[in-house]
Amino acid sequence: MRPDSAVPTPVDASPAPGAPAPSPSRTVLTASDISRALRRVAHEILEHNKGGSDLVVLGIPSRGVVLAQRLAAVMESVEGRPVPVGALDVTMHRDDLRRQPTRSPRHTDIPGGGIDDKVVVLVDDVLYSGRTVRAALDALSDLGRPRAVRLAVLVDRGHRELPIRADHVGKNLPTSSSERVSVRLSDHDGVEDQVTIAGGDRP
Ligand SMILES: O=P(O)(O)OC[C@H]1O[C@H](OP(=O)(O)OP(=O)(O)O)[C@H](O)[C@@H]1O
Ligand SMILES: O=c1cc[nH]c(=O)[nH]1
Repeated sequence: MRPDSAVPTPVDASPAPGAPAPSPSRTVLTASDISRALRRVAHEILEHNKGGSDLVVLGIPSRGVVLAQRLAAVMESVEGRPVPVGALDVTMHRDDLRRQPTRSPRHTDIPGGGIDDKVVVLVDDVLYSGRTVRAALDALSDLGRPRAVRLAVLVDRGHRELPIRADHVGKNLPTSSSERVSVRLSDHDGVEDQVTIAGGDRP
């Protein structure tokens, strides 16, 4: 199904007696849409960087890491050599730690060559307020000094609260701030890849 022809799908769980009915969720990207978007983004990154040399692809946990690995795999197939890929935990650099003190730190895994003088591509599933990416930039600066930092996201849903933008976007998705975008990836969630939107005023 094309993302632009999103069809409403009912949420499967029935509400508890007396509870408000759950909002319907709509599928906006299917597995094949996601696969095509990631291939395009991988090609864009290689084109922009004039190849894979000096690239380090770092995913923001949790689903950003899965997406980073998929992007690096496509780049490797195009370039014929591995592109270093890893993970960057941003938890301790978040600006909402006092509001949500229960967040547990995730895994940081920087490839052997480090990030100094490299072009680091940060990868996340959703870009919304921009606060996670701001925290990622802070986390990166503890680890070294890249030559440049780029941002690739599967979905940009707008509503930025900081002056941050993505260099590579799988899908720009206009949303209302009361909606929630959910990304599900087979190798993380055990269900078919999909992006859905729930909530808001839309049917
Ligand atoms: O631009 P922002 O407003 O920061 O929102 C985007 C972030 O929100 C989600 O992470 P979340 O904190 O929900 O955790 P998750 O990765 O475990 O789903 C998503 O994975 C992004 O990392
Ligand atoms: O809708 C949203 C907002 C932030 N993070 C998400 O994963 N989805």
